Amino acid sequence: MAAGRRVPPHGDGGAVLLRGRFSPGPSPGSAAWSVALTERELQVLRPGGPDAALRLADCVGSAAFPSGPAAACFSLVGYPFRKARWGSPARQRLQRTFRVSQHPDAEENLRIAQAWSQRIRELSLPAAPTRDGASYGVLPRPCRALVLLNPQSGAGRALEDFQAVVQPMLADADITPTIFVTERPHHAQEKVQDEDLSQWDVLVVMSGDGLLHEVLNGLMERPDWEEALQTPLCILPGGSGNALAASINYYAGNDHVAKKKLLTNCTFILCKGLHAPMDLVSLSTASGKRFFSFLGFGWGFIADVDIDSEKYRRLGNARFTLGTLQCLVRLRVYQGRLSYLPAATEPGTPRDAKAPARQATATAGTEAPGGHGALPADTLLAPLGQPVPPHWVVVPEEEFVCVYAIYQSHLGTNLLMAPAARLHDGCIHLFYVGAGISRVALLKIFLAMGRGTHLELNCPHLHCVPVRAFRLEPWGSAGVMTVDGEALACEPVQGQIHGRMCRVVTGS
Ligand SMILES: Nc1ncnc2c1ncn2[C@@H]1O[C@H](COP(=O)(O)OP(=O)(O)OP(=O)(O)O)[C@@H](O)[C@H]1O
Repeated sequence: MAAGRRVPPHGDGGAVLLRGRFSPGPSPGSAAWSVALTERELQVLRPGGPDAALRLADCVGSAAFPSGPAAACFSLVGYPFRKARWGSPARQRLQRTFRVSQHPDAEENLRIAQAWSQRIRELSLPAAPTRDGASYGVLPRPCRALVLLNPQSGAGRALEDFQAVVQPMLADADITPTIFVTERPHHAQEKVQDEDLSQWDVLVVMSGDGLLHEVLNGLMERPDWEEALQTPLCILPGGSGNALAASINYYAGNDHVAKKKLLTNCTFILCKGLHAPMDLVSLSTASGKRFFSFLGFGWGFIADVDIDSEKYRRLGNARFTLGTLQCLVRLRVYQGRLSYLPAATEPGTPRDAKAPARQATATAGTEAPGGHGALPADTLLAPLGQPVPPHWVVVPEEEFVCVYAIYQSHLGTNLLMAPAARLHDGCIHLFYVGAGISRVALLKIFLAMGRGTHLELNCPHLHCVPVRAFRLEPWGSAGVMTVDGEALACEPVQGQIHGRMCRVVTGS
């Protein structure tokens, strides 16, 4: 097993569960090797060669099949990390097949091969973390995936990348994709509004964050939204920002990577199939719109970079570097009032409240798109026409360079904005930068954000507060706001967290 690691003298793979002597490869003739399946590894002792092992945590599939008139085989496929020529290690495919021929009886050999294969599959299942009391699940096998793919996202390579990178890995993991290529904006949203979701075990979005925003809000427009949100969602990075994909890669403990390596890591996470709850934020505007958001809300500098750099989409993630430099040159100040409910001081509600309260009658500013009743009520918010509740904090500054409320760790592939954020931490991480910051100081913040060390700069203009709800009232309507990277007209907005509202495929 060339890409497996050397087994240490006493092994660290746990107790040995199965042992056997099998020849390598599907063809007869080779000498038999001693093979052991432990709780965490498949270990191979090669005659005259070094020992090798494949971690079952890297394994995505295993199969058994007859071979010739009397023998049988079992095989397994893994994607262990290998040193790359440049940068961080990359996951690479490794398939190994073993031939079972010790019995004269073909059926007995097949039975042994099937037993090994089944045990490998069982032991390869991802372990659900128990630390936070959240309900984890694992996708079934075989698994039916509806893949919503935007061919125009990012540099316009999503379909080719899906076929070249994703599809072969899904085949190894017994996941069958059905591809739905979007033809226009809102196509995916319309698709999931009417879809019979019982046909699918997972909804995969191969695009940027914008398409997932559409899918989420399409699901929320269904009368059965609550049940619909139990279908796990999965993001595969095909866009230019790919903030949720970068966050999930980070939560899994992987090195920071981009492009094909990030796509491979995210596809591997899908192949393993662990899914967990994710918080959503309900955003309401003064004009009566309501959105559900998984990533972030922005106003000022970051929102401007996001929207102004749309024209450079073909550059991929580099569009944000160019956009940042352009917006720095014509740095603007935005006036308004920012208020929030700190995460630590909210009375009476647990931080990770699970079931959102229902709201039968929509009130101004919280009405659901399409007018369905019983969407989750925003119990922490006062109507936008009224003052914020007295226990909220009103920020004394009224001039800002930027306000950004983020609920995942990454703002983009290369921007680790909220290193402490997790999928269901029950928190909005509210950042704001007051007016008066110099261009150099702002540039330093963005450079440090690449490593997530911007708060260590102790810049007096940069503030970060964990909150459960916020309100932003701009003094004018000039400029844009963004929700999950998509543009919104500038108007008063407020939002609150709804803990663990949907499910997402994750590595940890
Ligand atoms: N076939 C299509 N042609 C044009 N636009 C599309 C098409 N399909 C979807 N869209 C729209 O494109 C918008 C942007 O897509 P998305 O966010 O997924 O990619 P991106 O902007 O390149 O990535 P990121 O958000 O990571 O920067 C979405 O709001 C979606 O409505």
